[in-house]
Amino acid sequence: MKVDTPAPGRPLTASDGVTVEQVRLARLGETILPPTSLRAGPGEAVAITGPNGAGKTTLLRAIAGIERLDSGSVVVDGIRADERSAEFRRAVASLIGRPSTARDLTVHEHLAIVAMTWGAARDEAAAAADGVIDECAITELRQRFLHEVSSGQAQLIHLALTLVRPFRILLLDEPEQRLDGARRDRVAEILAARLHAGATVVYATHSAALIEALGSRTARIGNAA
Ligand SMILES: Nc1ncnc2c1ncn2[C@@H]1O[C@H](COP(=O)(O)OP(=O)(O)OP(=O)(O)O)[C@@H](O)[C@H]1O
Repeated sequence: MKVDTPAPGRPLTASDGVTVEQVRLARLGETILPPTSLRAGPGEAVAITGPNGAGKTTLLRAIAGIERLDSGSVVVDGIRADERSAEFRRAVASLIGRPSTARDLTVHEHLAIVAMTWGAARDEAAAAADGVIDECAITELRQRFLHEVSSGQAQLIHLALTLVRPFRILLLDEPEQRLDGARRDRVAEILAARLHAGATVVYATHSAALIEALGSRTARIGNAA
């Protein structure tokens, strides 16, 4: 299971995991994320909740280091969030929106290439790809192209693409989206296993069942129900 540990010999510190302090974003003269703080340590899940348009995806993008902050700070394992930092990218895997894929590569080939990108040798990468295919219960999709799957199947493949690489922090935008009940349960099991292995999981969700299954704390944005 691809959950990185801190550098060998380095004990966990209070800055491990995700620390968001009073982060605010404005675009086009409007506040799109009001000042928001959260803390999630190793092995902890925090669910970001709130109504449509509240800023959940924006907060995840800020934690992923792909948004300019208007104020506040995001620190991940002691590293200031910045997608241009190789050290930061090594720590953080995210599924926020649809990942880019290639038309002429199969599901297994996509997964193996991502694993190789993060340092796996060819045979290790093939095995890692098969491991996440098994974990996500998408064996029948192994040799499909990504234009040959349903929207729910695509969601599982995108999750597999996120899980096949090493990470300590996992950021997910509505991981339950487009999934039926059985597959939502499978995703909850997958995430519970990653938490158990020490990952920090921060995710936006509209699913009370997923929040309960993961024993997540919640960080709510906005006031509407
Ligand atoms: N690039 C942008 N420029 C201007 N406004 C934006 C931009 N991206 C998002 N917004 C606005 O920011 C606000 C927050 O959007 P965001 O996608 O973070 O909401 P959300 O809580 O994830 O919503 P949902 O539950 O519908 O996914 C919305 O009002 C949206 O219209």
